[in-house]
Amino acid sequence: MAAAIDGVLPSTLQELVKKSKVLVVGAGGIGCEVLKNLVLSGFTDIEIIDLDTIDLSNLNRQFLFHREHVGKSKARVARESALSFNPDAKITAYHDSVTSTDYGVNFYKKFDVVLSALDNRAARIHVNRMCLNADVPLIESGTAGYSGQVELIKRGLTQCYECTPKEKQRSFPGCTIRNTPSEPIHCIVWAKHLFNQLFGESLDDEDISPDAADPDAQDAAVSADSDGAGGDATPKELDKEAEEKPKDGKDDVTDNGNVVRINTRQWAKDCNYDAGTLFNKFFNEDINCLLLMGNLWLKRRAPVPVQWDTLLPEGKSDDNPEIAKQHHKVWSLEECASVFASALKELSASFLKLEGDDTLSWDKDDQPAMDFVAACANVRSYIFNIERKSRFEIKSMAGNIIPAIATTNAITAGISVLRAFNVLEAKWTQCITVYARLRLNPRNQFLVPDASLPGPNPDCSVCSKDPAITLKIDTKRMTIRDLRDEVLIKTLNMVKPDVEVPLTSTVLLSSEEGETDDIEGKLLSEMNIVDGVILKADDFFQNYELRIIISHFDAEREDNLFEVVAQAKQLQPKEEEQSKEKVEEKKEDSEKSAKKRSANGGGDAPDEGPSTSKRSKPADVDVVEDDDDDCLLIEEDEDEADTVAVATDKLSVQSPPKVGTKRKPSEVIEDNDEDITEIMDSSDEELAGPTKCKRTRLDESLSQPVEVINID
Ligand SMILES: Nc1ncnc2c1ncn2[C@@H]1O[C@H](COP(=O)(O)OP(=O)(O)OP(=O)(O)O)[C@@H](O)[C@H]1O
Ligand SMILES: [Zn+2]
Repeated sequence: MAAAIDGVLPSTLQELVKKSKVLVVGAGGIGCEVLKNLVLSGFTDIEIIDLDTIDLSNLNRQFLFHREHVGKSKARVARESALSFNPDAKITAYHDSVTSTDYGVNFYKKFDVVLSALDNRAARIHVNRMCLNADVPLIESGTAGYSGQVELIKRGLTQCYECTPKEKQRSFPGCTIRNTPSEPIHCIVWAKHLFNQLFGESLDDEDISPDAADPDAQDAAVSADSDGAGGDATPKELDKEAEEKPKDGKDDVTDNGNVVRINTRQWAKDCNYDAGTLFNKFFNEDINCLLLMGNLWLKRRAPVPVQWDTLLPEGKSDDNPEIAKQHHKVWSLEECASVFASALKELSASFLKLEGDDTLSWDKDDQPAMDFVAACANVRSYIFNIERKSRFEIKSMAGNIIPAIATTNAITAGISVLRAFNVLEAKWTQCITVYARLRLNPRNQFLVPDASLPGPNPDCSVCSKDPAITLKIDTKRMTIRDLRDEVLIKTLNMVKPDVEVPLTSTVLLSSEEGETDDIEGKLLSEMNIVDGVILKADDFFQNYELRIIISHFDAEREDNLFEVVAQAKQLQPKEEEQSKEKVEEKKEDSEKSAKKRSANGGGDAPDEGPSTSKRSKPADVDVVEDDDDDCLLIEEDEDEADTVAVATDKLSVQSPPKVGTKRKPSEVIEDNDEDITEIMDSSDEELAGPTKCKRTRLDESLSQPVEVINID
């Protein structure tokens, strides 16, 4: 209660602190620190919301949590721990997603300030919109390794979270994943897709079988026909090959040309998940099928199929879970086969226990799920002569882990609470964005403030007077349902959109259940939604109205079926708007430091820290975006040892709303009941509690996990 002691804070501020009501969103790395700081500063009326439970891996930096809390609600435990600093404080904890419709504008209006400590874009966008609506100042924070950022968002005064466009994420062509992988990450993505095909929510663009329609493969067929070279197959032959493999599963082509894979999962089930049969299918037969596409291998090294029996001949144990515990070892091919078998056994057993259409959800902390992906990725890497990785490395790539640094979280949370003081005192000009950096800049600053408060973007598709976007879309292949699910919900982060054509007063989508069911399967073009049509989308819950200008295009096979185009002015990178002061500062910076790119959306400007708002993309670096932690990940030059280099497989164009996967029923927490039951004890975080916890939690989740990985 240090700051609550008279004289520590100016008395007027102390009074304001005592009287104010604050909301903390997220009780993770930053959120725990924020809550602790708030209580120790004398705040006594606090609400905190987090949808997740405590994982063993959180304990090294989320100091309100201890070992005995693993599996319990983060919000609830954070509340209890913070109360020990000041038992008189009133802290309300919600174990729930902040995007739940239980937290409407009136919920936000209660607060003097909201402090957001989230880790994904979808939730940040939502909180941004709600705070704008409720006209409550929002202090938005984020960290990525050693970099941190705190910014104020206030309606009419500052930029909002969506004032600047988010750049697209790196994506890999589908045929690279399916036919011609050349990097470990390609094999890891393929292995995650395989997991989903067998046990998870399988998406159309997550096919793992050879892609006979690969343009390179088509060329192969042509050249084989013309020069008579052996070893190549025509597309017909490939089709026949596929037909002869009933176990491969059939692809159904839907009206809109999408391919829906329906049978791989059933086939695996029919085979009783026999490890040898599945292994040979994915790592032998499918590879032989790829080899038939001769031209693919003219300039590439051809893959080498592997055979189960040669790795694990009969009688040799195919179930050796000990190997899976060796996280830092690069497993041999035999060991991969063994891990594959034991993971398959566990996953299939869990899967078979599910009811109805329920599926498993891939989670890096779910031991068999992670083992499965690590083993499959490595077998595939072996086949394609790609460097194999340890389970530990694969986890980092597959789970998009940016090393979380406790100190950065603490510094960032400290700045957040200082900003809350500024907000309470209405000292707006002091609320400039601050970046925490790993190194001192030429001005010897470790915490680098922005030059000024950037005002709202008059063309922002959220906070401007008349928000509008142009939607490039293949109206002949996208249905009304796709418009709702893929565009409005997944990409534009609406919660319950209604859409109408103002000119004709046609209601295309209604958030009222059942009202537009009869037309949702129709193509946009069938409903006369063609080039030039303007739609009005409205999210009543977010109080968000958006004009959507339709711009039709005929999507090619490898194209996305739609693209949200921001207004021209919005696309201006932040550096171009920077103040003279910043530009001069950049000049001062030597060539050496110019190479050091922070994880900031400010791009290659080394004096800027990480961005949670992704202002712009550095032009000359390989930027990978992580939509979970919502930070730009920059693959640095190797000699830049002091900066964070992270590899990731987050390939999606659309941010997957993580929110759905871990949702819990809304609940104001006052008592102590446990929500996660099965926790095993182990000294190894990856072998114990989290696995069981996550599985339990995910199985119980109310909505489908959503992970949109765009690989085409
Ligand atoms: N929609 C949401 N509603 C409520 N809380 C959310 C929502 N989305 C994310 N969060 C929470 O925000 C917090 C972010 O904290 P942090 O970045 O430290 O993540 P973490 O999950 O604790 O750590 P890690 O991802 O490294 O395992 C998490 O506790 C997460 O559960
Ligand atoms: Zn805005």
